[in-house]
Amino acid sequence: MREIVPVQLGARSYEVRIGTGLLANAGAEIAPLLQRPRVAVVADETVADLHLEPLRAGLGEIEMVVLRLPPGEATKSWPHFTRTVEWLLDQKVERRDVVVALGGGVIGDLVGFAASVLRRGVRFVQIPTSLLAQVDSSVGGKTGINAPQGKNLIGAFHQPSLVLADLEVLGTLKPRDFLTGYGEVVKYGLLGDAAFFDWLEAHAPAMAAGDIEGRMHAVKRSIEMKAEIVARDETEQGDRALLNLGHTFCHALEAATGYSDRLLHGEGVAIGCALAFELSQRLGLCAQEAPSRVRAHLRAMGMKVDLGDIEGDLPGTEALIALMAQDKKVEEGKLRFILARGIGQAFVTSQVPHEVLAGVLDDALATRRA
Ligand SMILES: NC(=O)c1ccc[n+]([C@@H]2O[C@H](COP(=O)([O-])OP(=O)(O)OC[C@H]3O[C@@H](n4cnc5c(N)ncnc54)[C@H](O)[C@@H]3O)[C@@H](O)[C@H]2O)c1
Ligand SMILES: O=C(O)C(=O)C[C@@H](O)[C@H](O)[C@H](O)COP(=O)(O)O
Ligand SMILES: [Zn+2]
Repeated sequence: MREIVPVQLGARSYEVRIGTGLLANAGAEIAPLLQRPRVAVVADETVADLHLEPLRAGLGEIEMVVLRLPPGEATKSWPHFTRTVEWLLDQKVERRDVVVALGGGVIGDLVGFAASVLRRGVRFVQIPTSLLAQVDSSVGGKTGINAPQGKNLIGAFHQPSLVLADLEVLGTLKPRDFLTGYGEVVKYGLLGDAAFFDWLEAHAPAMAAGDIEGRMHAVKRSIEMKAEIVARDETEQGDRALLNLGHTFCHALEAATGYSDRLLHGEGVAIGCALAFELSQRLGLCAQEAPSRVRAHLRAMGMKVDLGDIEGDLPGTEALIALMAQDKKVEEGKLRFILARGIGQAFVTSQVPHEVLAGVLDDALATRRA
């Protein structure tokens, strides 16, 4: 089982290979990129314990040196970035070598950023092992780390040379780590493909339960949509911001919860999408049916939907809006949001009156007391 989605970016074009047996065949997949038979692999400890030996076997004659990092969002930070870059230098990774990111979005973002600055830029291969990384973070070249001031505020655009999305590795994900990735899958239907959202309503439960054809369809359709948007607008001068649906809320909530496992990224995306649709409805952009349908589907999948689903304290409305002010979409001090005229009909706007935004957040925070 194999599908290939090309990401068309001129000299920086590459393939996203999706299927089974890709780890076992990693040597043949990666070899054409190599000048010498050696790769530096960075993985988190959980993923390394589960999937490093199969990768080593798959690489065959290609030598592999390995750095293991702690799992979790806190790893996307200066200390682990410094450690990664210095380890790559200690390993004498050369300009024409290839670095491999084996893991979820945390490892992919961190390692991609390290590759972007190492000797002013070396190539890297993404081997995404979480659903989130397969449907989103491994593709498109956004790399980076978090800052206390906000999410992903330090980074670079650096495209991978190849993405190998092996569907079999998803089998070892814990249910919560699978579902967080589903937040990004739903996002694609909501932002631009109503028929895909219909398909998800019907088929996502089976996909979550392990249906491999369903997983192939969800990963492929997500990547097709992302590849098409990224090819049009690689550095987010315009339409790429559509991929940020739900993220202005999500990133503020992730900062508010200290980039901890109180709220995983894809969980924040799901809550953020529900809030973006609520905001759209209150601005008269879409019918009530749209936010109701979004919430019902996320609930049916067992996802977090409300701020009441986040454990522990949260800041109030104005403090959350202040966190949003660090969002990278801000222009001339004004927040920009991705809103929707209906399911699959998202657009970017800065026309969001403060009092309407505050009203949505006040009511969302009230769900924590109900
Ligand atoms: N660059 C982008 O375009 C982009 C897009 C979306 C999200 N992101 C970033 O991605 C990150 C979230 O990614 P994530 O959800 O993959 O988080 P993650 O990398 O922390 O992985 C989630 C958890 O799953 C575990 N895991 C990963 N693969 C596994 C497997 N096959 N079997 C068992 N356990 C496995 C990890 O050890 C970790 O504990 C966030 O930092 C987010 O900002 C980036
Ligand atoms: O690739 C993109 O563009 C995205 O916005 C994808 C998002 O899912 C992802 O979380 C991304 O890292 C957010 O980007 P940011 O520029 O808002 O940090
Ligand atoms: Zn995201």
